[in-house]
Amino acid sequence: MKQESLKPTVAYLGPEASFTHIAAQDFFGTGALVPFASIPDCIEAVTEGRVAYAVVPLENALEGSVPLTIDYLFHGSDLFINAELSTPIQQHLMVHQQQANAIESLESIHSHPHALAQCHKYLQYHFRRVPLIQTTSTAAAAKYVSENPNLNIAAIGNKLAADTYGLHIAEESIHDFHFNHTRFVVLSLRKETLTYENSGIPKTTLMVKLPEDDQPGTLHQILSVFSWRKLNLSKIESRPLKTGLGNYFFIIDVAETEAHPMMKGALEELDALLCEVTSFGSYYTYDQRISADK
Ligand SMILES: O=C(O)C(=O)Cc1ccccc1
Repeated sequence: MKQESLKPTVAYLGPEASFTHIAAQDFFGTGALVPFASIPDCIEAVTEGRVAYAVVPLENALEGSVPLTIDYLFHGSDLFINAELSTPIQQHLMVHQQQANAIESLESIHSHPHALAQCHKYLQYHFRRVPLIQTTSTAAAAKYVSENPNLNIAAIGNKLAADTYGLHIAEESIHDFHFNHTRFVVLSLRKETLTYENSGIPKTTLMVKLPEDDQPGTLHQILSVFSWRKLNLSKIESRPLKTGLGNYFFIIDVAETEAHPMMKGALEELDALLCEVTSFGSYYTYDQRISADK
């Protein structure tokens, strides 16, 4: 555990044995981890001060951003990112022990939308006509399968979920691409940078809204604010502002801390360009090496 002495209360997207649970447990240890049924519930719990931190998935290497997290974090939350956890993901097909010999006649396959998407080719090839049912998490799907022994249904999730809910793994490693990592973020009401051994390169996440009077070259100007200062961008993503078709904001990750003089200069210049900039804080990426039995 990396923050063991603190024993903070930490909300995570549950139930028990979700990927978020594994990531949160690896980082915080077996402190006071509290499962919540959805990403908005986790974000609400930390915003209202019922827990010190929340851990939620932000982005997957295969599927891109998790829309619910983006929506609740970037549209009007008061939260900061304190750390990022990068976790390898392996997906397995699991069924109730009673249905272990009836896999050919599955009636539905349940999982989180990202997990279903990560296994799309496998599912298309092996279970083309089987309905795919979205759940709030992979662990919620596994739990549902365990509670319905008479239904010939499957869940997609991790090994810990199969163990926790007593399911039979019918097929291992069904994700379509080998490099399947997810970024989870640790959120709190405090602008705080959680550090740990080998913290690595810091990162700052900015939300940038362009000036309202649309001018040619604005995005180019914004990027040059970072480029001439040699501030490396590790991500830029445009997301709908939700104010009308064609209106976007940008999520920009910069490989530097907010306190760095060059970053201060960059933020001032963005201000002068009439951009609205919100910083979600500076943090480090914790690379998790979850063992294969999870
Ligand atoms: O559903 C889960 O178990 C989660 O924690 C969210 C998720 C879903 C798919 C890949 C990584 C994380």
